[in-house]
Amino acid sequence: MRLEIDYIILRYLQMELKAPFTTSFGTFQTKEFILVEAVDSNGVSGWGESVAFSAPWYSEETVKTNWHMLEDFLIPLAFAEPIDHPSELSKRFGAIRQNHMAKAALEGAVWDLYAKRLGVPLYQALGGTKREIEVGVSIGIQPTVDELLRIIERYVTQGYRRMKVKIKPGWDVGVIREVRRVFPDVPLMADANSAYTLADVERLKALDEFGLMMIEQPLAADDLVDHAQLQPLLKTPICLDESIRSFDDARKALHLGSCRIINMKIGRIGGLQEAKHIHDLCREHGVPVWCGGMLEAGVGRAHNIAITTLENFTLPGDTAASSHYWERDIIVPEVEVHNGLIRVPDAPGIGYEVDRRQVERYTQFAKVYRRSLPA
Ligand SMILES: O=C(O)CCC(=O)c1ccccc1C(=O)O
Ligand SMILES: [Mg+2]
Repeated sequence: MRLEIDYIILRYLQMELKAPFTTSFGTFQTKEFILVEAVDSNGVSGWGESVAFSAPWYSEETVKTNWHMLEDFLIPLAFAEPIDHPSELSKRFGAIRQNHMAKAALEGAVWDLYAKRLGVPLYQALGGTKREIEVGVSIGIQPTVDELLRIIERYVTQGYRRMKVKIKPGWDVGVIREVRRVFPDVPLMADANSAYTLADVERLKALDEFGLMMIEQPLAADDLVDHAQLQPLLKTPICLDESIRSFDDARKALHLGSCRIINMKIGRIGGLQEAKHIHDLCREHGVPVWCGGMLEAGVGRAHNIAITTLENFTLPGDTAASSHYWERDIIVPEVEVHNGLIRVPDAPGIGYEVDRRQVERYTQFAKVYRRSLPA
């Protein structure tokens, strides 16, 4: 399949979350992001979504750095030559250091385009097999423990397969103890978003008694070595999120014993090709993976669903229903969760229609980039 991209549209969207989402590093209320539409010489559109946030709290990338990278470096690389397979694009992007979320947004659009041109669903183009995927929900830090318990009650009733509670110093052992008292059997995990250091070992050890599925990213966002020191001191498996930015990070983490589980985020690691590669490595090592979330709108959510169909995604991900985040998502149908499961769509590409009217409503500005045609 030979793809010639004729033009690419970058749109800057703003969407209000239904409820503020608080992590150890800050609170999200308005989600700003870039939507990428890549249109080929047959007039077929492929869609990608950048997961970079407005501010560099989770990682150094932002909406503006992504726009800059896309406009000045990545889009020109996509136009430079025809693309026979999306993996070629991810190889081309290797000339640019880091900026993984920007790369993943454009690579994701090309994967969608590629699958549409082949007439197959994206999940099949990626080598996935699952027809439905299991999902959990990520719950931000709340004003009170009672509030948190009410929220968990609601998600348990809705059938979500596991609860992920955000923690930070002062909102950790006591909170998890209370959650466990009220919900002794619920599959439960905690995400610290790097709020601790090795000086907090005793505090982290105190979480061992609650039978958590895992503790996500307790230590620094760029660390592998301290996590390798921490893991043998804990019974609870460590899952790395922020620290895994590439195949090589995953390889080193497994070698050092920094974690026993990996949270896969397509944006953080630079795209679907790299995600497949890390997935295969983890499968060979018997290390389970699951798909993390970045409060995505529908396009990013659809990509997450597609990658989760690979066989070693054996733990429920963070890909909750569209209606969990948004009054109105940008895809039709919206992502629905029934009994903690999402049915993987069968239509070509990402499998959901992009709702152009909604996209229009949320778009603040847009810019079109055209391939310069040979004279
Ligand atoms: O529901 C979601 O999309 C996952 C939410 C989540 O946990 C999260 C949201 C924003 C930034 C980082 C994280 C994280 O997984 O650490
Ligand atoms: Mg996380």
